[in-house]
Amino acid sequence: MGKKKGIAILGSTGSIGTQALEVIESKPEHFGVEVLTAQNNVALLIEQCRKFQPKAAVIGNEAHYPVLKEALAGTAIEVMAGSHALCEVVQRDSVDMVLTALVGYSGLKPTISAIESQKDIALANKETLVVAGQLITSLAVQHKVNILPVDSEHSAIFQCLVGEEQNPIEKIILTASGGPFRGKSREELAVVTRKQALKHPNWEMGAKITIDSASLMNKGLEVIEAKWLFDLELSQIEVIIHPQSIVHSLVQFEDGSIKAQLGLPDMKLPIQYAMAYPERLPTTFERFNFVNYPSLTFEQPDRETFRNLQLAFDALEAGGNIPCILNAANEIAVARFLKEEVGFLQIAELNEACMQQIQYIGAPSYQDFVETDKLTRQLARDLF
Ligand SMILES: NC(=O)C1=CN([C@@H]2O[C@H](COP(=O)(O)OP(=O)(O)OC[C@H]3O[C@@H](n4cnc5c(N)ncnc54)[C@H](OP(=O)(O)O)[C@@H]3O)[C@@H](O)[C@H]2O)C=CC1
Ligand SMILES: CC(=O)[C@@H](O)[C@H](O)COP(=O)(O)O
Ligand SMILES: [Mn+2]
Repeated sequence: MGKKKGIAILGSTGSIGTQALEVIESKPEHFGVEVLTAQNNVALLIEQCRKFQPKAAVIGNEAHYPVLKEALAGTAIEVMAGSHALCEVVQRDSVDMVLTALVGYSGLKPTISAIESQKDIALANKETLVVAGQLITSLAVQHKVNILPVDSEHSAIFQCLVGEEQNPIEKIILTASGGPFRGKSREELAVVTRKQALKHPNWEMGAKITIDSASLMNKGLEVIEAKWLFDLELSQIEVIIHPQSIVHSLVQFEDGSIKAQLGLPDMKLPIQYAMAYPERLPTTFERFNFVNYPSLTFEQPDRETFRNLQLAFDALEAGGNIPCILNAANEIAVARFLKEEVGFLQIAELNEACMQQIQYIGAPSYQDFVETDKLTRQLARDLF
């Protein structure tokens, strides 16, 4: 075993962040907590800081700074606030790896900052690669940084590829649970509620990704994420519905052989794998037993009814700033659905309208992404 790895967790109060802390707590000889960050949940951040004693804590929403500062007074923890502080903390010498467990576009800037200071990335925040996959992957090459996937499907593919460095991929097959509305018609989807959409059949996750799973946007985002992580053409990416979420994804090689990674749905495994790579550390996670799953089933996704999946393939094909537009529109559409301002079907309608109306940029710079994100959000707030 080498030196203990210093981890910065961006978004430590969320679903991925809290599970990452469970992993770290179970492996104190392997991992140390260097930085914790949250946006609004200052109470949980304080609790986590008292327990894990990081070197620094950041609260994104500056209004909560006084509470955090006072609660941690007398400790050695440096307390900071604001989104700019995220970019600063990831650059510290004691940080070896940054786990991007924050949600949405907010992950882009701190991820760039971490890569520029040569920190390995354990990437949960798929939106960063959706928005700016080309920019992020080229920066990672330039700075010799590893991007280790945390997303369960991409972790599965990554695990299937270990030892296959010489062998080209013919295609990958991303599995999708189908979400709570699998098999429903457009008429049925028109009347589904927020509460129904927030009930994922297999995974407990944050609200945004749970709605994305219900609309198949999550799988669309994962198609784009896979393109950049594994350097694939669009034609090499397939999606299949697998309602049990046991086969986490598959890779087909040029001899026709298919490798898959299987396991019970538990994000702690991919989180730990990304943090410990290339080691597989022993765990006591519940083991998968085939006898309990006599039927693992697969079906074609319905891209007409679940239009977001088709929109993601279209965005990837169009390239440029279109995936950035899709991401921004979807973040606003999901937030508006959660506030019950728009219905479930309007999510994809809003996304498509933004893709059609925001100006296309073929080779966007970082500043173009910032501008595209801003303009799209304004439009998506005003439509419908
Ligand atoms: N949950 C899962 O199982 C999986 C998640 N992912 C991806 O991981 C990422 C995190 O998902 P999940 O953990 O479910 O999300 P959650 O909503 O549970 O957690 C999000 C975290 O990010 C923080 N946060 C929210 N908004 C901002 C912001 N504007 N700036 C900085 N920090 C912010 C939150 O702080 P606060 O709590 O204070 O609001 C919280 O700590 C997403 O990109 C998701 O797609 C990928 C695969 C599986
Ligand atoms: C756990 C994880 O990686 C999620 O992205 C999950 O895959 C969502 O499930 P869906 O397959 O329903 O999108
Ligand atoms: Mn996933």
